[in-house]
Amino acid sequence: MKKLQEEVKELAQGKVYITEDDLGKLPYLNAVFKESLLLHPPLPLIPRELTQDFNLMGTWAIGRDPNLWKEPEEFRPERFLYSPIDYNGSYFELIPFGSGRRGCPAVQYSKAINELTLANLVYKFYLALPNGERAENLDMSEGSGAFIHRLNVQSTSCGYFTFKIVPRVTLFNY
Ligand code: HEM
Repeated sequence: MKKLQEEVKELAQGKVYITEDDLGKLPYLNAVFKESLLLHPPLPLIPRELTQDFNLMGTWAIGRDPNLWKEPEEFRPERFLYSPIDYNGSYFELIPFGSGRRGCPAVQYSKAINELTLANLVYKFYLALPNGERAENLDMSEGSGAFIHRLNVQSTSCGYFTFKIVPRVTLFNY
């Protein structure tokens, strides 16, 4: 978090918002986004009918495969800093948006929206766990479903989507 905030603050130099033009100049932010997609692919369940039998591991299992990734259970964005691996569908070890003709058409849009949101969030706020709680103790178990979500958090339904409230994360304006 600290490293990410430092990168964003250094680039921003006090300007009001991080804008789309800044995104290409934030390599650590880009690595954080990739690492999040690697460990927690948001759409693990896209049904596809295969034309022949195939033993598919799934994006979640690929991201945790120790034959592909060093310390796959650790959140380590640094693994992407000097790596050509991208999520554009040509590196099969990182395919959170799928690959090929039926791959997600919104890769670039999602990249811009997610990176922009994250950049401005860490630029404007300090995020911390209360009462000195450690991130390692946070229960990151995932629930199954069309969209990935944390299993053990308070939840409330709002229309079609289920929003998850993470009550123990506090935001401090600074
Ligand atoms: C982080 C955000 C997103 C992720 C991780 C994601 C992931 C995926 C994945 C894994 C697939 C299936 C690819 C395959 O089977 O090979 C897919 C398909 C698709 N996505 Fe996304 N997606 C995201 C955001 C979006 C957004 C914002 C839109 C629309 C604005 C979108 C539109 C679509 C469509 C239309 C398909 C179906 C493509 C087809 O079947 O030909 N996605 N996405």
